[in-house]
Amino acid sequence: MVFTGYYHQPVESVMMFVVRYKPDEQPYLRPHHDASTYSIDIALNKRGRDYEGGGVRYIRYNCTVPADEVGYSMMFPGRLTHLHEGLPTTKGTRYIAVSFLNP
Ligand SMILES: O=C(O)CCC(=O)C(=O)O
Ligand SMILES: [Fe+2]
Repeated sequence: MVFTGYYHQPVESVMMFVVRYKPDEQPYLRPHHDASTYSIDIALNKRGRDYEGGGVRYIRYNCTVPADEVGYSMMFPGRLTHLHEGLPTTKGTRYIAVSFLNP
């Protein structure tokens, strides 16, 4: 049987949170899947001004998305296909807002 996904009416956002990356605290997130059908990550600050490094890498596709301007966002399938990691923030503090959606 093909996995048909999870359905909630109305759409459920199970988790909304902010991730703070700092070189000497939590510099990165190791490879993982999210507990979501779709995830939305929104950049809250700017590379070059507020931090260096960062970005998310989709491991299976060897694709890195910098999302390094305020408001730049990514929407991607959280389960199954898009194993991903948060690349190390090497200087300053990087903030992103994350939402896990289960439509
Ligand atoms: O650093 C990123 O942009 C990825 C964040 C992430 O994967 C998560 O919070 O689940
Ligand atoms: Fe994630």
